[in-house]
Amino acid sequence: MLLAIDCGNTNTVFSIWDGSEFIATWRTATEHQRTADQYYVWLTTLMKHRGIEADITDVIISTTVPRVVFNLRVFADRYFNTRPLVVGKPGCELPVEARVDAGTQVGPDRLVNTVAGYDRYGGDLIVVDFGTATTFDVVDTDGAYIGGVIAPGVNLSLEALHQAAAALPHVDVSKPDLVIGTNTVACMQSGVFWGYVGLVSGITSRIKAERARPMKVIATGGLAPLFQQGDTLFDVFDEFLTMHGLTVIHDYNKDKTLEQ
Ligand SMILES: Nc1ncnc2c1ncn2[C@@H]1O[C@H](COP(=O)(O)OP(=O)(O)OP(=O)(O)O)[C@@H](O)[C@H]1O
Ligand SMILES: CC(C)(CO)[C@@H](O)C(=O)NCCC(=O)O
Ligand SMILES: [K+]
Repeated sequence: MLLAIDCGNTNTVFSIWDGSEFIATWRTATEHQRTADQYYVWLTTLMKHRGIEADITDVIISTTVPRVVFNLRVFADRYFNTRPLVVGKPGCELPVEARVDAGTQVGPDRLVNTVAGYDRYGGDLIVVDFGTATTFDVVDTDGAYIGGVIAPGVNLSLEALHQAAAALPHVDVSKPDLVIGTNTVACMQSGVFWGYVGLVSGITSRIKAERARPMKVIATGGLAPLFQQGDTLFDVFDEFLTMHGLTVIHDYNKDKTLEQ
């Protein structure tokens, strides 16, 4: 079985893929100090709790935090006796190369979202991922990542308001019915929620105009469903898009190895 690890700047998601479905998914805060042994204790405790006895033979990792790679490699090697595929590193090939400025290191999560989006929905896509940052990945007709947009994440924006302004409290994101807030919290929620609705619809329509063609908008990330209620911002919400991309990249590299 495959252990797929999607490590973002805030959270890391572990999922076990049995070849046809994800049998379990767990989430933990991203901490680069965590050792291979700590990952193992954490994971096996959760597996036991769910009564899962998975024989993990393969590991694939996508991480936007370079410092976690070392310990995750040791984890795969020591406990599963396998060399992990690491997206963006040598030894892990992608079906289609990104077409960007020379020297650009595209975030592995964006490359994975691109592969997943193309596999599921075909070309001419805008993939919007609501993570630590809100990213827009533009996928060409042939499935290549050709650029996009990086905006501050929703939670990051709320946190920045709280950090920078003495009178603004910590607030969780939610959908206000009215735009005009009549108290501080409602004003902040409106600014972030309706601000993001405007951001997403503005950016996606500008991208479509720049490309001069119809494009599908695919949304992923924990906060996407909240924004789906805001307007008709997306054509599809796909909760497991990034995880799906990891399985596609794993299969692609397995097939390559078999061909050799
Ligand atoms: N299954 C879920 N149910 C409810 N809320 C969720 C769920 N998954 C994520 N969230 C919320 O949405 C936020 C965004 O989650 P997501 O995994 O998309 O990105 P993140 O973990 O914040 O960022 P990154 O991937 O960059 O680390 C999370 O911080 C969490 O508060
Ligand atoms: C933008 C983030 C932080 C989103 O997770 C990540 O994809 C990243 O670190 N990207 C590197 C820069 C780029 O994608 O162009
Ligand atoms: K993510």
